[in-house]
Amino acid sequence: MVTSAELRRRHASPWEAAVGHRFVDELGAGTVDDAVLARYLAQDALFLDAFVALLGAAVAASDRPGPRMVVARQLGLVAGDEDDYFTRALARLGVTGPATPADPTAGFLTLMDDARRSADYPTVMTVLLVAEWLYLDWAERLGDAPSDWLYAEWVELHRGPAFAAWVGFLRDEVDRVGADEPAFARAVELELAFFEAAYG
Ligand SMILES: Cc1ncc(C[n+]2csc(CCO)c2C)c(N)n1
Repeated sequence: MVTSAELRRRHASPWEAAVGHRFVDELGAGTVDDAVLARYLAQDALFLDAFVALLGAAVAASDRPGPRMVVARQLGLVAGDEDDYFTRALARLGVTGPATPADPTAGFLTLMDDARRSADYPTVMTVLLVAEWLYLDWAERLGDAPSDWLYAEWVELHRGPAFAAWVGFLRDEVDRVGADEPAFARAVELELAFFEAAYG
């Protein structure tokens, strides 16, 4: 059975291109153009909705009570803190109303909706793993976050002991139940395209 570590090695090229993307460097420096950040967050708000639904699918599909409870707790966190950040950030950047999905967003929505409808726990967990682990990876590579809350909160949401433990749990689960490699590869490719699309 292929492990999470092996999957990351096999897909290292798009993975590294995503975590080393210009958008990440500019997040760390606090210098993302407002229009770029607004475009990114407006797309990410669409992403987040499908992601919450996918967490719900993981809750439903889990083969064990312990892991089901871990995912359910994370679902509550995402619906609380992260949703609040979006509301404030989009308001500050003057984004009103939902965006039209750009191509990478539409691709992600399809990948997540397909995984959710499959109700296949390994597939659902593989997609969640990429979305969370790749974000932990870029955030941990940055130094001190900028002082502006718009940047600081977004960076700190994606690192720290609690988020690292959540990613560790996802890795352990995927290593236990087996990964869906095509889903892993597609998700990494879409993460890279998602950053790229923010530049219009
Ligand atoms: C395109 C895209 N991919 C991954 C994430 C990361 N992410 C999605 S929901 C969530 C909350 C923690 O469980 C985190 C960290 C993102 N925001 N946007």
